[in-house]
Amino acid sequence: MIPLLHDFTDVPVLIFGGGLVGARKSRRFAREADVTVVSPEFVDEPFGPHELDDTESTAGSIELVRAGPGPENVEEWIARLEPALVIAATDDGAVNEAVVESARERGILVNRADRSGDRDPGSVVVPATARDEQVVVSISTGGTAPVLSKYLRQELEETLEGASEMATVLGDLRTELKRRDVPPDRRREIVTDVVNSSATWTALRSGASKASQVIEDVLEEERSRGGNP
Ligand SMILES: C[C@@]1(CC(=O)O)c2cc3[nH]c(cc4nc(cc5[nH]c(cc(n2)[C@H]1CCC(=O)O)[C@@](C)(CC(=O)O)[C@@H]5CCC(=O)O)C(CC(=O)O)=C4CCC(=O)O)c(CCC(=O)O)c3CC(=O)O
Ligand SMILES: NC(=O)C1=CN([C@@H]2O[C@H](COP(=O)(O)OP(=O)(O)OC[C@H]3O[C@@H](n4cnc5c(N)ncnc54)[C@H](O)[C@@H]3O)[C@@H](O)[C@H]2O)C=CC1
Repeated sequence: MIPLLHDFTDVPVLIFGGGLVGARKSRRFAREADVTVVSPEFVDEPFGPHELDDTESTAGSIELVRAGPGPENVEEWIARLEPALVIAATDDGAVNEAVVESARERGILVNRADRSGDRDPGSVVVPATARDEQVVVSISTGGTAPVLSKYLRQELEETLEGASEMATVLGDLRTELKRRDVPPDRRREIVTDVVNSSATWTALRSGASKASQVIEDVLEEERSRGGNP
């Protein structure tokens, strides 16, 4: 399987199943998408953004629809909502199977939560995601051990701290160096030194330096060693 990043802004996503898994995936996709969850019952777990996890902010929406379609009725829901992605997260294998078949016939992305192996070609897996704003790492174990994906996600969240600020520094610095016609090889050396500098990471993580300050310092150093900036 090959990871891709997909922009779900304002895109409909349909989830069958209002258990813990349906709730988790609805929070995940409501970050961007307009999520509809169809289920005869919903667990108490919050379906909105998790109050303890501010990385799961909701720009999209979640609508809960109380219904329990049988395998033969699943297709009507998919046809009516025309989602970009369907998630089969019920505890009924026949319903999940019908969701997969119907989505496949219509060429819609489909994620089946109750299977790790035996996937249909074209199906998608939801990876664990560690994120610091625009910087994203996704983790999958090929379905063998989701709990390991979760563990690694938690480990990586520490590593990623400050990565968004560092990305801003490096992106803006590259723009400034280009504007000053610094040759590509030298540009690469400069940004490589910055990203490898533990002092810069520490300064950004602690808030001791702002991105603009770091950029100014680098340009100043380059000026003093006789470069163009
Ligand atoms: C194939 C996949 C399909 C898919 O959903 O896309 C799938 C399938 C299954 N998961 C099961 C169980 C658990 N899943 C989790 C957690 C997560 N599962 C997620 C993804 C995936 N799970 C996909 C593969 C990802 C990969 O390749 O690694 C994560 C990463 C993303 C998310 O779902 O949001 C999220 C962590 C998010 C985070 O915290 O970052 C926990 C841990 C917990 O709950 O604390 C448990 C209990 C421990 C255990 O049982 O191992 C079962 C058995 C059910 C049963 O036996 O009843 C199946 C079905 C089967 O294996 O047959
Ligand atoms: N992918 C993952 O991360 C995980 C997957 N699973 C698997 O995913 C499935 C769901 O897990 P949980 O949410 O923990 O189970 P759960 O039993 O808490 O929830 C199942 C939900 O499906 C609903 N449902 C039943 N029939 C339905 C129908 N015809 N249409 C719509 N909704 C219907 C139920 O009302 C319930 O809300 C399980 O079968 C389990 O094997 C379980 C844990 C993690």
